[in-house]
Amino acid sequence: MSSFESLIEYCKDDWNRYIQHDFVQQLGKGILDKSCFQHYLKQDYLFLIQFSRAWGLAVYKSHDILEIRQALASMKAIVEVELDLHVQYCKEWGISKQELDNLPEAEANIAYTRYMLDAGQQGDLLDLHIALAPCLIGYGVLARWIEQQSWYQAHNNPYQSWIDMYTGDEFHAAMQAEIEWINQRLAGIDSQRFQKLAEIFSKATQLEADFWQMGLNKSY
Ligand SMILES: Cc1ncc(C[n+]2csc(CCO)c2C)c(N)n1
Repeated sequence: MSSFESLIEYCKDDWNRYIQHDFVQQLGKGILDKSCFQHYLKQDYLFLIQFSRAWGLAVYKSHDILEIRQALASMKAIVEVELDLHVQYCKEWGISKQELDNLPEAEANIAYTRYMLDAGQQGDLLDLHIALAPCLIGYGVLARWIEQQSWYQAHNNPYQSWIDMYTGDEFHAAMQAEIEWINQRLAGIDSQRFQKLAEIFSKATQLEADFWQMGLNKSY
């Protein structure tokens, strides 16, 4: 029977390259160059805007009012809460709203977000959720992975509040709900359908790793 775990298993190496990326390790060690983190934060503002469009697409791709309400709630959370929090957090890192509003979108950002939207547009609601899964679930996995490492710098780590956000119970409850949503729909699929979904999942996972690399390279 297919499950979220079998998607990870399908692309184990890509998954580990994403979860254990140099950016993630340097962040956990507290040694990540501040300018790399700032570049990442700035691009992440643009990422979140595209991500809210993906939930809009999920509303459109829904089959019933329950699915519409779930997608709408996720979209509202980003548009009405998370983007404001992100702007606030950027301010703490010396990045103004003005700067955020005038940013060019980095190529790795365009590649990833437009890939997600296209996977959802070509496919159905499940294809879309699978394209979003490395984002929705991966951050919780990698934050807890950081905490388990011997090199983890828990004291005076400038990135501690970022790590805390993704190790917290609230985030993990939402992540668990997403895993269950996916598992319910993967349970009955045939191998051909699994293959297609696994390819979407692998690609989105690779694009997440590229997003970290963009942060390290400070590239556009
Ligand atoms: C490149 C990139 N990938 C994943 C996330 C994490 N993330 C973005 S939206 C969301 C769901 C909550 O609205 C989560 C977990 C990020 N910030 N940036």
